[in-house]
Amino acid sequence: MPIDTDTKTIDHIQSLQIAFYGAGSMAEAIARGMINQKLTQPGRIAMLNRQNADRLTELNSQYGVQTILQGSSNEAFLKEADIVFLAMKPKDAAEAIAGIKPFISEHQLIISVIAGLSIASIELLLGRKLSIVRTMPNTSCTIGLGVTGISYSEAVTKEQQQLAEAIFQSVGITSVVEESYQDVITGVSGSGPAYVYYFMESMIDAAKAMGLSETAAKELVTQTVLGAVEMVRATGEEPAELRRKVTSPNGTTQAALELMSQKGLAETIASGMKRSSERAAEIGADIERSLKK
Ligand SMILES: NC(=O)C1=CN([C@@H]2O[C@H](COP(=O)(O)OP(=O)(O)OC[C@H]3O[C@@H](n4cnc5c(N)ncnc54)[C@H](O)[C@@H]3O)[C@@H](O)[C@H]2O)C=CC1
Ligand SMILES: O=C(O)[C@@H]1CCC=N1
Repeated sequence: MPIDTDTKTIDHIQSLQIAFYGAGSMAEAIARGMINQKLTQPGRIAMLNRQNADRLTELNSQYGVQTILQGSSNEAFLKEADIVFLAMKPKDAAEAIAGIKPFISEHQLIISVIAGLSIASIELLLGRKLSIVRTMPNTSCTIGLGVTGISYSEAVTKEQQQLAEAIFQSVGITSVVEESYQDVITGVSGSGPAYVYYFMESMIDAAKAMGLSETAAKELVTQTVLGAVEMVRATGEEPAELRRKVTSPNGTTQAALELMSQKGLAETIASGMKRSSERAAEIGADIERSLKK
């Protein structure tokens, strides 16, 4: 839920060095959001990738952030950081996090965006209890409309909580939850944007199949989705009520919705969301198992 980010917290963030370990889409979304919202200066951000020098050049020229290609000694840049984002894929996480153990110290705030990976696993990999923030953001952070679930390890201080919440509130809304809910948040808002894009792709394809040009199909569908979402936000009415206002008795919408319902659209959406959440738990459990070997 929104907190009031006071000027003291913002001033504090602006004085901090921020390192992103893993410079992929999620790291870019958060860094770009923070820069756009003027929560930090690009020069305060360093992004490290395992490979792909071109990607780093692009990030440097687009945002002005420092970039580092992983090498034998350059993880030392982590030592300079006050906040370290862990932003690699879950399959790379165990090796990557174990590899940075020598560069991490108690004063640093570790923020993970890795799906499924528990605070306990991160502590195991780093060899001790540290200030760890487990989050589940989404890519809409890029434009300041993200949703981020946040959970804290016991060592995270009140001041560090304010920092973490201010960072993610600069790129959207936040919800602080017990860690056990992070997989649910993954199924709802972490993966959520992709469900909406899939729905839009399906509508665009169907519009084209019915004869509209690609451009017209995309324009009509995008504005329809945008308008519907904005109606929910601007009117404060329930989606079900707004749906009823579109649906004339025995009209076209009723015909469409009856068919969609018969075909199990609601159940399909619910099972997909549940599957995402289960998959997050599986990913976390796989990593935990590999750590016990
Ligand atoms: N993409 C999304 O919508 C969301 C992703 N996440 C989480 O964010 C994390 C990153 O996902 P994406 O940004 O989509 O992936 P991505 O594949 O775009 O980026 C991952 C980056 O990590 C780098 N990397 C891999 N191993 C490394 C290592 N050992 N050292 C340094 N860098 C390394 C890769 O080179 C790559 O640039 C994942 O764990 C995912 O679960 C969380 C919420 C939403
Ligand atoms: O697909 C994934 O695994 C990541 C986590 C949530 C969104 N993308």
